[in-house]
Amino acid sequence: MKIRQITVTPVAFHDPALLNAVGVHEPYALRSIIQLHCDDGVVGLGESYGDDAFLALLGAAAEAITGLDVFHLGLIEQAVARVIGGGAFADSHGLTGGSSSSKTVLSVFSAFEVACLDAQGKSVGRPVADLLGGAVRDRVPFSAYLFYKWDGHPGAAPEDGDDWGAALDPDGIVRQARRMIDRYGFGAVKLKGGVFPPEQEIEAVLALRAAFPDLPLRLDPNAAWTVPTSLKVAEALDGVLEYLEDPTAGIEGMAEVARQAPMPLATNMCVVAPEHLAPGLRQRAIGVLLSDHHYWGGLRHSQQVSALCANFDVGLSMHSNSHLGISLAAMVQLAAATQHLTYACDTHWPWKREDEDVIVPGALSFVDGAVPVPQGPGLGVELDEDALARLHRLYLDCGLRQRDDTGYMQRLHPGYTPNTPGW
Ligand SMILES: O=C([O-])C(=O)C[C@H](O)[C@@H](O)C(=O)[O-]
Ligand SMILES: [Mg+2]
Repeated sequence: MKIRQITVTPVAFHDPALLNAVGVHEPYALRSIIQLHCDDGVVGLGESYGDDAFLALLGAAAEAITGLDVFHLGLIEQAVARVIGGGAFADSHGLTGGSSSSKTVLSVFSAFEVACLDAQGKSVGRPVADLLGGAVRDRVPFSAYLFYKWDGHPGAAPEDGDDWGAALDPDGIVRQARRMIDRYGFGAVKLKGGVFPPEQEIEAVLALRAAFPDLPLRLDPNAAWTVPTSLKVAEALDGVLEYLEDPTAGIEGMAEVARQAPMPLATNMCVVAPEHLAPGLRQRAIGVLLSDHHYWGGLRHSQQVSALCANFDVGLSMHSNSHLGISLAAMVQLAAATQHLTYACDTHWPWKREDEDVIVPGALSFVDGAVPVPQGPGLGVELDEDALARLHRLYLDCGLRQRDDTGYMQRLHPGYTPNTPGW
């Protein structure tokens, strides 16, 4: 079952003014949609980053793997490594840690691995979870992903806005949480921090605790704090957080915090590539790994990382970036087939317009905070060609070619500097 042709289509979709430690989300998020055409007519789907430097790497890799068999994932990975190896794709925001050549190869390979698995599943008539050992759960729990946010993007037309309103203080955050939980039924809550001084973010978490006494809570300042500040926050939120995510930068700093913090530390910043696993585990820097198949090398490598975490008594959850339905389907298939998944996964899904996606609606839904695992073949989702064309048009028209939260914030507020580390 040979790969006859690969199409990589950049797309854009509306993104609210969500604040983080390095700036603010731009009005559009960028993604790439992969269509992998096989010689028997099956088309496998993948989704990944849409920054122009990444699109160039996807293009080079697509050429290198055309003609290979979709079942030969090892050979496909080797071909990607040959053509990409040595270079590091640097995303400008740094919110998923540093870049390395191994992380770059695994990120590029991931986009095609998912598309190959989708094609394999479609060709044998089985869901991707079955190709990964079979589902061990039929629904995948996610957490409410709260952001401090502005009411809207300055100067945006009303039709480009969102109806979430501003959230810039504890009341706004609790309001946002209530609405998100009412709509999706989430049973865990994450607040993206690193935006305001830690005392204000502690206050917001305590307000969430008062409003939702039974829900597990997390705070993620994306390494905006020094080690002493991290320890102060950890102490203030003792008994309140199920985990504290990336309070400070680097394996050494995280290990220092982890030695004294009363709750486990989680990361999607200091252990983000294979070469970080040994030092991260040896130094006991983390209690929870937030894996992400988009940069851990796809679904199979992510399962291997999960098994490693299980052996080292490290919990596992899933990290997300702004994404569309193909990525959500891949996350769900992977999570369904991952035995060691110890926390509800992250997703940016609620921040996307419900009617803005590249997949045919209906295959993915949230029921009581979890996504029932689609039962159809492959990823269980179908591409909507008209919607793909629409979001590609939006990409062409929006003018953005690389995610740049800091640059956008600086254009709006000259003199702004990222909060990493801020406090
Ligand atoms: O958990 C995280 O660190 C993230 O999800 C990184 C993201 O890029 C998030 O900070 C965002 O969307 O602004
Ligand atoms: Mg994080």
